[in-house]
Amino acid sequence: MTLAKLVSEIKRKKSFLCVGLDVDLNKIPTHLLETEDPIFEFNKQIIDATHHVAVSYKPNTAFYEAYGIKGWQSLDKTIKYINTNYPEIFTIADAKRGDIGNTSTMYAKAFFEDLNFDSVTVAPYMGSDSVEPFLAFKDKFTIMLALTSNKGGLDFQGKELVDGQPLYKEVLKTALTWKNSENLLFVVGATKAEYFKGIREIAPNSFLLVPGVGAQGGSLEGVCEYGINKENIGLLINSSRGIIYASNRTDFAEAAKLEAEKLQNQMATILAKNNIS
Ligand SMILES: O=C(O)c1cc(=O)[nH]c(=O)n1[C@@H]1O[C@H](COP(=O)(O)O)[C@@H](O)[C@H]1O
Repeated sequence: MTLAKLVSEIKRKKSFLCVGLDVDLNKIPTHLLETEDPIFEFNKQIIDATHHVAVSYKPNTAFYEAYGIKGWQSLDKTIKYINTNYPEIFTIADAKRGDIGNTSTMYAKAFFEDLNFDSVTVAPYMGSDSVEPFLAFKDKFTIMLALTSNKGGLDFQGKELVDGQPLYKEVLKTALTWKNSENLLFVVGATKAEYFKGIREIAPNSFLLVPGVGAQGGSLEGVCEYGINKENIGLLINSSRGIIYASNRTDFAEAAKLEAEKLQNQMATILAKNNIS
């Protein structure tokens, strides 16, 4: 996958929606628990019902790792299902990895080569040599945490350095100087809409993965006010629980479809308002 392809899909579908596949067996409809692989069955139906309005899917690996080998197999089946049936979709392994260089290379192999995801989320705390091994993979993307959606996100990320600028701004500026930084995207939470203006001054053209609309209460319009880039759009807005748990009954896929379509409608309006076609 290339970012140019992603941009053309966004324009074709008039959508920059990323559906989060954070599957919790306690929340899915009970009739699925009778099937051989409830997690995969749930994902398959959600994907089939929403792919026409989504450009990306983001399984958070925690929700699969929690179920051991079976969970990992469900993740493997899910990514294969997307890659086989909907190859135009941009896939994100939300794993928040990052370690010393040789270890990061193995994490990158796991997600880019074995599972064949287009991208993986990483934490920047260990610095350049923990992220550059991910960036070295051609046509694969590394999505680094910059300013996260959670309340505690500001505990460290918002701390002012000696020159008075917050840590997350230093993280953005420095990361953009790293080797192969054209393969770098950033996470910025939708609950932090008021920060997008400053972030776009530092990273005007970077793609931003923006979780936090839906269950966490972030505002799509608020994010887009300064977050949208008129050339490449530059945004992937993620909603997980707000879409996949819209209903816990047999109509769950239809309910997810309606929620995803609602967000896509809002996105189409925003694209039109910005004269992006
Ligand atoms: O990296 C992420 O995706 C992420 C970063 C962040 O700052 N906040 C955040 O919520 N996320 C993830 O995005 C998803 C949000 O899920 P919902 O709140 O259910 O829409 C979860 O998988 C989170 O782990």
